[in-house]
Amino acid sequence: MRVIGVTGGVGSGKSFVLNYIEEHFDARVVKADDVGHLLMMPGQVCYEPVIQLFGDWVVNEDGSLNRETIAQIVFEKKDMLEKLNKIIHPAVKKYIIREIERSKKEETEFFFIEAALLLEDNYDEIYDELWYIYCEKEVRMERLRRDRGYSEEKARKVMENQLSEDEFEAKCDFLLYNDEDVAHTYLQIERRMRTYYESM
Ligand SMILES: CC(C)(COP(=O)(O)OP(=O)(O)OC[C@H]1O[C@@H](n2cnc3c(N)ncnc32)[C@H](O)[C@@H]1O)[C@@H](O)C(=O)NCCC(=O)NCCS
Ligand SMILES: Nc1ncnc2c1ncn2[C@@H]1O[C@H](COP(=O)(O)OP(=O)(O)OP(=O)(O)O)[C@@H](O)[C@H]1O
Repeated sequence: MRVIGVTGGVGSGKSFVLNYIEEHFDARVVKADDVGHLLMMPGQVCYEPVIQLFGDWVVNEDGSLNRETIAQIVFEKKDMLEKLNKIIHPAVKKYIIREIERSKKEETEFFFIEAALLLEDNYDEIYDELWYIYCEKEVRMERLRRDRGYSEEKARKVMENQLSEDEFEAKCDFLLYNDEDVAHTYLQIERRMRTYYESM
């Protein structure tokens, strides 16, 4: 099984690329953001530690954590983001390693891990190669506004806490340009995937 990391800044199109891959190839896709959300749910391993970090006021009436409130705090205060990362990241990595083992047993051909923070968290121990989804900042801002209702300020705050384009590019094995139309993106995916099948 080939394990591929997919990274890139907020709104660069990682999920968009992986949705296509999931539909068209024998691939298991795990998104670190989704795993993080799952592990913060009531009864899950990160739930209580997060409440201890921020206090009861980040708990919604139904017992879930208010991620919007948490986002407002951590993307303003770096030390709080670091503390939150220390709770979430090891648990997410452990979960992903378990999922990789499971997919190996099921003889899945490809395992994709999506995260904005693969480089910071030493995921290179886990993946065989890294894709970087590139999309220029202005296009990302516009897509995030259009599709997620992010204000320019919110998008900028998240970007400030992520690696620069140069840092991403320096570490990746494959760079996919996602700032044009969808056909252009799909073509690059198809071409890359074909190289794997040809070398099998
Ligand atoms: C701050 C939280 C609660 C906000 O949740 P929310 O659902 O509003 O946003 P979401 O998770 O979809 O993230 C929004 C964007 O911020 C990026 N982002 C999330 N966490 C971080 C971080 N620690 N550093 C930099 N960028 C981040 C995401 O990749 C995404 O592009 C959540 O992102 C979180 O718990 N983050 C800290 C843990 C973490 O790093 N999770 C991501 C993978 S392990
Ligand atoms: N080539 C494209 N053309 C048009 N819209 C696109 C394209 N690629 C992505 N989008 C849209 O841009 C938005 C951001 O993309 P996506 O959610 O895939 O980014 P992401 O990198 O996964 O973000 P995050 O870091 O927050 O997880 C989505 O609404 C998506 O549908």
